[in-house]
Amino acid sequence: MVNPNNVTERLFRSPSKYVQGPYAIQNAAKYLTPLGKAPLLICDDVVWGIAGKDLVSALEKAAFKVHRAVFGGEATREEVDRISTLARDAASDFVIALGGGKTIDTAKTVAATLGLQVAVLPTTASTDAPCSAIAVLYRPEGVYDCYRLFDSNPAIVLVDTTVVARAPPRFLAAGMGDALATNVEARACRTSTNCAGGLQTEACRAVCERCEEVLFRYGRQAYEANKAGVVTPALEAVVEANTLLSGLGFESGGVAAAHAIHNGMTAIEELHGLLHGEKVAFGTVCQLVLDGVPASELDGYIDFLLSVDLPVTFELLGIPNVKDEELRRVAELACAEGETVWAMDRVINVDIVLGAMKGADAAGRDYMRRKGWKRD
Ligand SMILES: NC(=O)c1ccc[n+]([C@@H]2O[C@H](COP(=O)([O-])OP(=O)(O)OC[C@H]3O[C@@H](n4cnc5c(N)ncnc54)[C@H](O)[C@@H]3O)[C@@H](O)[C@H]2O)c1
Ligand SMILES: [Zn+2]
Repeated sequence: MVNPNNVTERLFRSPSKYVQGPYAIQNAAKYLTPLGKAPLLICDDVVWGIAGKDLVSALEKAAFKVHRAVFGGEATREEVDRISTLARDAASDFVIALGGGKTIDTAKTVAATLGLQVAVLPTTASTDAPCSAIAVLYRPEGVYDCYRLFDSNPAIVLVDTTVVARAPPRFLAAGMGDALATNVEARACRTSTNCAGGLQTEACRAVCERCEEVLFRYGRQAYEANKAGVVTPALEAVVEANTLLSGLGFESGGVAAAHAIHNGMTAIEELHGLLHGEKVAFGTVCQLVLDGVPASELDGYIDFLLSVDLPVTFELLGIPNVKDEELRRVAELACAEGETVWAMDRVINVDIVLGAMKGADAAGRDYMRRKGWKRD
């Protein structure tokens, strides 16, 4: 529904503090001190080796007593229950998320379950999950389950760009896919309520536009810096776009068809290996087709996505022979009751969404043919 309750208030929300810079983890104690002294640190084994040990030693030097919970890999209700019990047993006084979007969403839900504050320390710029008061939960088999909306945003988001610059570039690209959706979806939500249940502010519109501008201006350059494992001004700008600008922008701007189609795509098993932002990238092209943007504008988005190796066709998604029945299933899920596709201020039904997906693939193939793009 576009605005079922006739909401008239503008609403903008954000974390209390955002910190970003090279080696920021080394200064974490300074920023986390107001939250407590006995945090539960949630991170998986990969991230533990990359940043967990350094974070714990920085915190222990400042007399924090850190208890670690090993994240199992999927943000599920079961994982939230399991880790909440660990936090209770350890008498943790706040929660730290260290890792990607799934760790972050699990930590936010654990913190909300226990009534604790959460500090989010993303180790990739792969999504805009860090800043929002939202978690996306999945079923153990990886299919989308539900959104959870919380009363508070994370107390602090702290991004160590040295860690992000050394992460696989695919993650930064995926984050750009997620961030590119922000302005496109916010534009479609001008008359609908945002994720916080209010109307868009001017501040939010400015943030969304700036997010897109930074991506077009520095995206490719940042991707190359990430391949070289170095922090540059372009990389800093894109990390901020993916994390802060996109996070503020989607939450207070609203999400629409791109994310609804992403959610539907989680039902295709062959797509389980793709990152959130990679599926959202394709969902964004679908939404632009639904929006009916002029060909020159569509070309600009497709060109950008291809420049950072994001998928714009079924073939690039890894499903060259996808069947109509499977696409219809995606469209049906995207059009489920309560889905964000209903934020679109236009006629929507399963056939229209199915058509937009096939139209996006056709536009992507056409662009690649015209420009002589070849897959590496
Ligand atoms: N809550 C929100 O507002 C919101 C917004 C966008 C996306 N999301 C959610 O985020 C999730 C996707 O997050 P994701 O794409 O980060 O995937 P992910 O959380 O599954 O992380 C992917 C992998 O990255 C690894 N990793 C993390 N940091 C690394 C590093 N520095 N170097 C090497 N490997 C590293 C992790 O070990 C993990 O295996 C989805 O569940 C999506 O729904 C939530
Ligand atoms: Zn997203």
